[in-house]
Amino acid sequence: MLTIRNLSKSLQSGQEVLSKISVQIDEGELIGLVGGSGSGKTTLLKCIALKEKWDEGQFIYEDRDITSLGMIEKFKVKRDWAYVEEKAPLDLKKSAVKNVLQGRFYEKSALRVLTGTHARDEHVLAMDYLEKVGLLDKAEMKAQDLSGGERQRIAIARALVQGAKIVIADEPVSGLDPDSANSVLSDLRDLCKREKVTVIASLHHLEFAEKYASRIWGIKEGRIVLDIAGRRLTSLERNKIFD
Ligand SMILES: Nc1ncnc2c1ncn2[C@@H]1O[C@H](COP(=O)(O)OP(=O)(O)OP(=O)(O)O)[C@@H](O)[C@H]1O
Repeated sequence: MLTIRNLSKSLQSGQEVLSKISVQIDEGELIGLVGGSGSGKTTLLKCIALKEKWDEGQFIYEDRDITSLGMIEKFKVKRDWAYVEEKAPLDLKKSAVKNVLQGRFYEKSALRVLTGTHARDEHVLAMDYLEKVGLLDKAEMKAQDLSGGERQRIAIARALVQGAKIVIADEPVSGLDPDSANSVLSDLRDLCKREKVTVIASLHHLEFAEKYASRIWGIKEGRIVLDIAGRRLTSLERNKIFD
């Protein structure tokens, strides 16, 4: 569904952060991006999320080169993407369902945006997505009363409710205890399979990628040095990424 060819990016200082990255992203995948600190994970994710400019490279999405699209067309395409940053900001005083509804901002009429009201069907849809991330029973609880893992799920539901087909998540489980991290990733894996959404997530612990990802990308010094189906890596493969 998305092919990236020869993506390169350098900083103003001349330091190359991404170097000739070519990857293929298919429907329903959970891609675990792993690499050492400063290897380029966040920069790559931001470029894929179309949030950061790059110097060279081609993005082919559903047979169209999106780099050559006009502003309006690009805006439409961008709505298929959602970026969930590390510790995604939520309105802590609002309920889980109201936070999810914020993802529907572009879909609502101006009147409803101004009055802050949500149509009944929007509400049902948001509840539907909370159910998909296993939080239906906490829909009316304020975000401030939920755990880190539950808040991360809300951020994911908010991305999905926009109708995103590709969710790009930077360290979605960093700072979570192992149980919460396992349960967020296990839900994400099921979601990818069931809903055919693609998730690209950077993961600090290789073990999480090995356990949950359907594909693992290893990045080192701005280059993809490993791109394989998710499984336990051999020590040779690990060394390629971390040595
Ligand atoms: N805006 C910037 N200004 C200066 N250097 C930058 C900038 N953005 C990225 N870098 C540098 O680019 C390299 C890659 O950074 P990036 O944040 O993508 O790495 P990362 O793999 O996500 O690291 P970490 O796991 O530590 O968060 C690093 O050397 C970083 O210092």
